[in-house]
Amino acid sequence: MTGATPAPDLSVYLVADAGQCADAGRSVPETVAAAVEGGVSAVQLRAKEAGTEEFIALALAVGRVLPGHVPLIINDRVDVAVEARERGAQVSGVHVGQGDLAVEHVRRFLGAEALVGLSAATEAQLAAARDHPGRVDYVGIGTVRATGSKGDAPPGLGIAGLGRLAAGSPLPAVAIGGIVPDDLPGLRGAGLVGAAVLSWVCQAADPRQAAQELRSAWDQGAA
Ligand SMILES: Cc1ncc(COP(=O)(O)OP(=O)(O)O)c(N)n1
Ligand SMILES: Cc1ncsc1CCOP(=O)(O)O
Ligand SMILES: [Mg+2]
Repeated sequence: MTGATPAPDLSVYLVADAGQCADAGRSVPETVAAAVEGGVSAVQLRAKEAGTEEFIALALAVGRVLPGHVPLIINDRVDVAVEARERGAQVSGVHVGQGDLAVEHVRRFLGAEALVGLSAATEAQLAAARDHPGRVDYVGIGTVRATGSKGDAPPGLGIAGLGRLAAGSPLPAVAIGGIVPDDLPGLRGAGLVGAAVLSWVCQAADPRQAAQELRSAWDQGAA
């Protein structure tokens, strides 16, 4: 027996975007609860327009609807993650991009057990992620194709391009950007450990069904 924590299941990774949920006329917790019922295995909370207290309250509310086995990851804001934990939420970690707070600081605030994700879009960024002093647990690589969900998203690489990057990645990699269920078997086959999705779920008429489509497409991609 070792005391190692098992790697989290990032296979169907919902990035719950507060703005997109509001545009769809649903609350974030409602969207997340439905998506988890549909088979989402990890949730990142992204609230670009929220004030700090609002973001913390949202993290607490989302934490209340999440089953214990589904990690809650906060987008960008280590302060929100720390304070939400302080107030009782089970926050597993934080996802940061190349321009956000550096991973070593995120790690210092959250501790050795936290799950820390970093965005990477080039071989150089992947190599830097591997050697990062703060320890990166997984990388988010994108985009698969152009998306309206992020104004400054990197260019679309296609599944083959993303697969080439992932193959050279020393860290577990999830794909992001423009992903729809039909992409999941190819992404899984190319060695990605998961697919991160915003609009497919957040803007869906039925987020539970949208998540189910992702789950069954991922499961179908098993060798
Ligand atoms: C899983 C995952 N991968 C990449 C990103 C993008 O993060 P970042 O580059 O910091 O962009 P914002 O999401 O902060 O706009 C992500 N959020 N999740
Ligand atoms: C946050 C983020 N980072 C790169 S693309 C993207 C948005 C992906 O959203 P969608 O799944 O709607 O294309
Ligand atoms: Mg960011």
